[in-house]
Amino acid sequence: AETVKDSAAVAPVIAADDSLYREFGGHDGLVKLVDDFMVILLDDPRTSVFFVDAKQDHIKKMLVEQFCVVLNGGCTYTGKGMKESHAQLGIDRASFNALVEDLQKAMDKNDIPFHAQNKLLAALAPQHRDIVTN
Ligand code: HEM
Repeated sequence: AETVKDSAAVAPVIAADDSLYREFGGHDGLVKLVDDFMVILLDDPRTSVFFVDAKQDHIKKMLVEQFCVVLNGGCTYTGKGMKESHAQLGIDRASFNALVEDLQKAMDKNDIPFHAQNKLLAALAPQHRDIVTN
């Protein structure tokens, strides 16, 4: 059955083919990236408070799906919309920017080419409208 999601369920697909997805190392690359991302988020005092008691494994799985969709890797996103999943968290712009910085660190650590990093960041940046509520 089809599930109705809010408009920002997932960022738009930004690639015409799976070449960007491959630059991220495909599925295994995204799993590794998101594992490192969560470690960095938990180590960052600006973001750890949000994630320490959250369902980290679930969030990581949803991030892999979402990034895969954005990178045209041929996945389906099965998670909640961005508005719904962040509505109760009271996220401000500084916390949002901190998370983006941490994603950049994780991508650097995984040797993702700079142009590919920028493509993913550009697709995710507009989501602040649904995520920042404070
Ligand atoms: C572009 C930026 C972001 C993206 C793409 C993103 C993506 C996601 C996804 C896919 C989920 C899982 C939804 C589900 O449960 O189905 C999620 C949940 C969550 N996100 Fe984000 N997020 C972003 C920004 C942030 C920021 C800035 C914070 C806090 C600093 C944050 C904290 C959380 C937390 C705590 C959850 C779990 C909520 C719960 O317990 O249900 N997110 N996010």
